[in-house]
Amino acid sequence: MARIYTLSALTCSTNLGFFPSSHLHLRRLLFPTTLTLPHSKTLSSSSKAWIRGVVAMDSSGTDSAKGLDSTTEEEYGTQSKLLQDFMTIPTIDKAWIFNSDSGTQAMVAMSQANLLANKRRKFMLSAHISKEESSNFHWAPFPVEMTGASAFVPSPSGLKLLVIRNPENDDSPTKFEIWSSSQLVKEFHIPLKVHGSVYVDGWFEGISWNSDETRVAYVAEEPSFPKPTFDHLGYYKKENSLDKDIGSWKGQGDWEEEWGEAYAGKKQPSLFVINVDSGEVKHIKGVPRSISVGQVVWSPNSKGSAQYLVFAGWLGDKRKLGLRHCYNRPCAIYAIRFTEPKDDANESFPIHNLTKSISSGFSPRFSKDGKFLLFLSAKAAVDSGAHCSTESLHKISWPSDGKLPESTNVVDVIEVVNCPDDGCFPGLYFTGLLSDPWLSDGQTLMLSSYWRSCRVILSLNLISGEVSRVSPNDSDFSWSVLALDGDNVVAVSSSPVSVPEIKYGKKVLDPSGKPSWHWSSIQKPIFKCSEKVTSGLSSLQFKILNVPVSNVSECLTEGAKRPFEAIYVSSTKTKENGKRDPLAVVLHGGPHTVAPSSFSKQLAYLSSIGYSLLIVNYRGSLGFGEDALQSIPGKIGSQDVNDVLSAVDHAVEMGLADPSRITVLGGSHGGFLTTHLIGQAPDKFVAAAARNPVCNIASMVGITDIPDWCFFEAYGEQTHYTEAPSPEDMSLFHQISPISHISKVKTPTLFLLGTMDLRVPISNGFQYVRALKEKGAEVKVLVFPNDNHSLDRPQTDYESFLNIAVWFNKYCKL
Ligand SMILES: CC(=O)N[C@@H](C)C(=O)N[C@@H](C)C(=O)N[C@@H](C)C(=O)O
Repeated sequence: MARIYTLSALTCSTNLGFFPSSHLHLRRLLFPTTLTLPHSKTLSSSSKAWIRGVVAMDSSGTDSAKGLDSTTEEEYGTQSKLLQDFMTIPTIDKAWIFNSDSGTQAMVAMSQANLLANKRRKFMLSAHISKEESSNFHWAPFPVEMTGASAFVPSPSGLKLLVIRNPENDDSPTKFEIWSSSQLVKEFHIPLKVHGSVYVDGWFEGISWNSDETRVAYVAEEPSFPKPTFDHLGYYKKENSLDKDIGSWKGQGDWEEEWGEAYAGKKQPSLFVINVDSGEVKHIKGVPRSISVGQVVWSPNSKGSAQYLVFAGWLGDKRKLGLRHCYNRPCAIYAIRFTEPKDDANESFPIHNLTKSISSGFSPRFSKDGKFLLFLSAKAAVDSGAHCSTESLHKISWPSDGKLPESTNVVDVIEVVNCPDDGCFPGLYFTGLLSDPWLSDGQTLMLSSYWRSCRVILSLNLISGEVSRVSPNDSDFSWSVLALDGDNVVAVSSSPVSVPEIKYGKKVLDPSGKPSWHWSSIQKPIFKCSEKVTSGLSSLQFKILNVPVSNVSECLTEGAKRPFEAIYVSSTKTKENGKRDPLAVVLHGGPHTVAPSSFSKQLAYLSSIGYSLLIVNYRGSLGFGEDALQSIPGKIGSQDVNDVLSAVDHAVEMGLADPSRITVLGGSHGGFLTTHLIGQAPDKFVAAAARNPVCNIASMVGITDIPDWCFFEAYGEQTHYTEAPSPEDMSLFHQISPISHISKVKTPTLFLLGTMDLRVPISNGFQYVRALKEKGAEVKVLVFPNDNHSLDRPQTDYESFLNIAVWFNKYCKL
């Protein structure tokens, strides 16, 4: 019913955002005359209503609807309905466990795309966990919608809940609400002159209750410098002198550096503490403006010793190079003393850099006994220049008297792994640490990390440094820890063909006292997918392929000679005459990220409509050891391209793909590979789709937020980086870019470009598109005016994958 309501809403208005009237190109695309689908499907009445709704919206003379045969119309309707079903599958974001005398409660934060509003709908589900059978979750009958809330942070005792609501526009205050178990207790509005939005995600996120639950430390945007005010008579320096009656106006003032892609408007993350009783906000003085602050926690509060706020800090005094996906930015763990305002109203304390001896420190966590401060480091990334690489884990002793020494001794707990032995721990990657990650022994912590193509849960002993796999060893699914229930683990697990599911891991000891975790599904699935999604997914399977490296050269490091992986997703149904489904090769970006074996609704949709997938984790991906990762800088456009071609050939040789129906899809560096592949292997791919692709590094270098990436990946080391590239640099950048192979391209290619992209600015894709058009190649372009690099806003995501499916179908002659 809800969906029928949505569709009739579309029929009534052309201005609801789902298919804005300016997107006539999409409506044209909705009805391609050549479209057929792999599996014939019956059209539901709601799909028919949907089509009527879209056709009725076309006020331009219905050119797109004319000439549309009814079969295509029906097939298209079925497809878009199925995509909508996939796109609205919820994701499990966070969970908390609360223990009290009356039992154990779980709260699970989830979100779901709201296509009409073009936002994510957030909601909370709660459950009682049965003491008798801990995997037995008794869920509340309905979730509670939390839209508008930017962050929820329960206090350590579970007696208070802080809800933060960031302003929707620039003029409104940030709202802090303190809830008890039954009601709103306090509400504070923090005006813009105190601070702007609170950082609730990304590098700078950090909201932390103190131990007696009277204060919360957090990171928020410091008010920007006042803008000059002008009127027809002259220039007013005075703040707040804007007076509309006499026709005055605000100037732009001096430009200030921002933190790049996904951090538009983010200039000065600063440290604040709010008193949750009075609402008084203290801006922590003493942190120089050259340091951008994030991830704050309180030091242990032992009687008589000084209390500190401990945080990660990034230097942003010169150029603020982009931070998203960039672990290579030097950062350190700092401490600053905190005192009650009544004691030292205006006192400003010095800050202490606790990690001077190492180039990177972030995610600070105190051990349960308060004796150690643990932190993650991306020193391998900072020292090499790779934007992401193998992480390491370190600790320093925390003084019981609160007197911080001049210099600290940083002790390695988990080092970078260069060349993991078969089946052995490959190092830490993109480590997810809970705010309280400790088991009851106080020395074992639980974390999530990549292990080849899987995300896994690991336990790590702080004293012995021993690392063990907690999620099942024999599972190719991806697992992440959500919360701890004492020594038991609440986790989420999924695969390319199974939607995320909550799992409960119970700790058991073997006769020698060695722990392991017995996993069970919670009794009832947390959400129910539509029948079409369920039946589509049930006819799919996946496996992880080992792909041998072709042309192993002696100058490669040991780890770079080892096989890499590709995730292969296919139908379980065998076809007549041994026919194969068309194959979509999927390429992640970075290049130092990874495509894990977890559920992706976009990819699951493509496999459900009849595509096998080959998701290639070429060398350079996270999760395979530092040797393999570092083998690609200096060889982008060749080694990575060859790895993808090896994976495709391997799949064809294994009889997994029909070589005459292969398509390729990728974003960012994955788009770099996509456009390289159609130039370097012009006969291999029948269609391609590139999302914000890097097409010409020579034109990207001057305008991207990460010019250092261009130098590092081109030269293979970071000393070449300059803001003033030489003609030799530009020549190399051009030579290693897809644009240098443009004359050979004949694959029809779809481009999806975001106007607000600061990482790979839209001009990069456009230049390549125009060059393709100039030589008469078949090209289609969709531009999303309000999207940045990730193209992930709900309508953009939907429109992108609808078009990708239609584009691929057209050339795969399904
Ligand atoms: C370091 C970096 O950002 N490199 C880019 C060229 C790149 O490939 N980035 C991807 C990791 C990326 O940003 N992908 C998009 C789709 C995303 O939002 O993750």
